[in-house]
Amino acid sequence: MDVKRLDIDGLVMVKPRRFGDERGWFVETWNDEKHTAAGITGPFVQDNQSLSRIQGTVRGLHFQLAPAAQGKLIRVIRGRILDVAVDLRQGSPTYGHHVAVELDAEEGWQLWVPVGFAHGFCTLVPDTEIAYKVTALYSPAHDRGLLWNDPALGIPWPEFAGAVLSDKDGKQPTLADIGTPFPA
Ligand SMILES: Cc1cn([C@H]2C[C@H](O)[C@@H](COP(=O)(O)OP(=O)(O)O[C@H]3O[C@H](C)C(=O)[C@H](O)[C@H]3O)O2)c(=O)[nH]c1=O
Repeated sequence: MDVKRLDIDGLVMVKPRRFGDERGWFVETWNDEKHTAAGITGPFVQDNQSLSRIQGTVRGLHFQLAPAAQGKLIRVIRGRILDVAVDLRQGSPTYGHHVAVELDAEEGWQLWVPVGFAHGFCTLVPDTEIAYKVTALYSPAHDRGLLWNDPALGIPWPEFAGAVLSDKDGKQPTLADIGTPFPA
């Protein structure tokens, strides 16, 4: 398994080995021993999948507050995304900083986003599907967001980002509004 530690502490990309043959390929998308060794801490209690039909669909930036805060392991099963995580941890030297990485179905890289981050993505091609594991169940009462295009975040979205956006995501609060939802 290839592992890449990103510039913000706790964020990790992993690429499980693909076994190709004349039929196609096989990959272990989750292996408790290998993923844990890479610093990905479950246990995972829910699997999610979403399809976004239009290039430039933005979903996010979302997080859940404690005690329903979620770690997320994201992978693309069709298409390509710019995947973004914003550090919201109180006292973190990288508070308000982000990583933005491209994930696609062909390459097979996965992004681990631990508790303490807002997460979202923009689809880079039509009909993009993602699958992701989370470490806490969905809790609408704890569901919160951060405005995807808050200038204070400086996220390098593609020019077509926001072609499709939920009403909820179009009116999320800014970083200045939300402060530090994850106390040290
Ligand atoms: C997240 C979630 C949603 N839902 C229901 C609630 C709504 O009726 C519907 C769509 O929810 P939402 O618009 O929040 O879906 P996304 O915009 O894809 O949200 C996700 O987008 C970004 C990328 C994230 O990181 C989060 O995992 C998640 O918030 O699914 C559920 O029933 N369970 C769930 O876990």
